[in-house]
Amino acid sequence: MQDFKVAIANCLKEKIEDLTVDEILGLIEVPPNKEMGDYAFPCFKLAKVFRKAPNMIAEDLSSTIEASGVISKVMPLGGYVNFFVNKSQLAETVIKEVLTQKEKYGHSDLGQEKSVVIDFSSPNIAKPFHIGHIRTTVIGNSLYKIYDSQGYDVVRVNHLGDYGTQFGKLIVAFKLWGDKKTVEANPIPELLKLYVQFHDEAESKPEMEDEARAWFTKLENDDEEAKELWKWFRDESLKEFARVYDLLDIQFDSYAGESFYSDKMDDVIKLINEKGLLQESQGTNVVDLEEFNMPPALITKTDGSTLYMTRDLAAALYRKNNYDFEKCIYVVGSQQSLHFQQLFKVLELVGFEWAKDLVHVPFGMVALEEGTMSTRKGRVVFLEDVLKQAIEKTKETMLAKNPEAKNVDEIAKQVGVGAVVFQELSNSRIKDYTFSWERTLSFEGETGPYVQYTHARCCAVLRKAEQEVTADVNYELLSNGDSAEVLKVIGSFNKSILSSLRRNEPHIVTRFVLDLAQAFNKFYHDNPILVDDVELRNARLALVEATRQSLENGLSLLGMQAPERM
Ligand SMILES: NC(=[NH2+])NCCC[C@H](N)C(=O)O
Repeated sequence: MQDFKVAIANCLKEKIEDLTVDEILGLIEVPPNKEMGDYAFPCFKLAKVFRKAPNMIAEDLSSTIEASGVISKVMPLGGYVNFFVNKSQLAETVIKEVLTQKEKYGHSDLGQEKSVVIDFSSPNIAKPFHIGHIRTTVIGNSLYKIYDSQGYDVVRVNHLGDYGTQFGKLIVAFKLWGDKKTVEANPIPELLKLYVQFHDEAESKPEMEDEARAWFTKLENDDEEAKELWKWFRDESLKEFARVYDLLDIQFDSYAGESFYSDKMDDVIKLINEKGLLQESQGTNVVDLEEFNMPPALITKTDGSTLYMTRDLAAALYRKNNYDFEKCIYVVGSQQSLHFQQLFKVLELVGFEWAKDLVHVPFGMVALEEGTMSTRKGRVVFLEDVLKQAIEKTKETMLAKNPEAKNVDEIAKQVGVGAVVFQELSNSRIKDYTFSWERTLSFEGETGPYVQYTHARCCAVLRKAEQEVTADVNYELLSNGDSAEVLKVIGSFNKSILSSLRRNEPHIVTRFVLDLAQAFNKFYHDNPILVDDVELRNARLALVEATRQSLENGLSLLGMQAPERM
């Protein structure tokens, strides 16, 4: 409770000219036991200046400092001035704020009139949407909610991998071995099969690679047949992605993927060229970055075809021109760190002052227990399967506990999906981790279901109370240890959101909801709420409602639901 200490130091400063507020702050101590107050100021160092004995100084100071505001009592004690802080005032400030601001509690208008672009999820068309994509998807969505809560105008971009030579390969394979009906019945796995078959065959028939390149060039040149096939692959893949986004309740403002920039790359290439940055090297045009200890950035091949980098250059420029962002965030795995360093450097060299506002938010890899994932070898865990199994398993657990439980499907979805989301957001994002079914679906310990359950517990108490909850209560009754702990956490909500925003680390908000759930459960365990004493009951119910609201708001920032019953 740093603020209390500052308030006390300011009070003392009015009476002691010879010390600065910081010096006073440095002297303030916490007394060894509660009866002696919350803070104590030693007067020994002042004896010389005041030409008085320390206990006399303490008595003089105590008699002139008024107990008001956050200070509830001032008392001299053997050379110290002892202070008691007003916990009921803390309770009143926090609860009134939560109960009036409701779902806006914790929010601010810090980012008003500023825009932020978040590029996240961005899977590749015709490839599995697998467990490796969960991190970017869930972290990106939570960052969106966090920035949005602080008043930023956020543009959520799904930079789909829907362009490039692999589509030439897919067209060749489809024309050779594909069948429309089979693909439609099971799009991504079937397209993947074709892609894998292409690679197997091309090993002995390298001319297939040329053919694929030719088809991609046709696509870049707007050939009807190529475009039609490509569009169909894209539409079918998007249908599959949409199912996952629905389960996660995630939306995007733009699906401008790589193909969107197919006619927008010339401008940026021209700018690079005008700056004299473009060099020819082994069949490609590159920007040399040796000076910055990076390999050259590949801009185009000599046949004119473009690359992932080219499309990212065009995308950055497009976003700056259209959204005038204060920050453009790329939530992409740390394997692509070099790509982003190169991208940002090239834009800086072209002379874009805003290159410094591009931020790569990396995260570690997801490995499988049976080894690394390999799309070609079929070692993939589909994201949709993970979410569905999480829901199924939650449903079983719920029905085992209460066979008559109502609304099971809806709640199992909120809790099952929430469990997966929460686990993704509970560690610092940069750590690699091994995906394990067991851990993801375990509802023990510091998990999403635990927090959601605490929220549902608050709801149950409020339901049972059958009365209106107001902030017009006797706050003296909320000044004991357990309630003060809960209130201290609730009061720190905005600080947690801001620090997760500054570091682009949603796990700080995850920590907040866990701390609050733990503090509340301790309070709940030791303090009966629905007591006969009306005053006490009203005060405790206000605390329950403030907790419930804060948990709901915190979960929402993580992209999770807060069911009322579990
Ligand atoms: N602007 C970007 N490069 N965003 C990230 C794209 C991620 C890419 N499609 C992949 O799956 O690896």
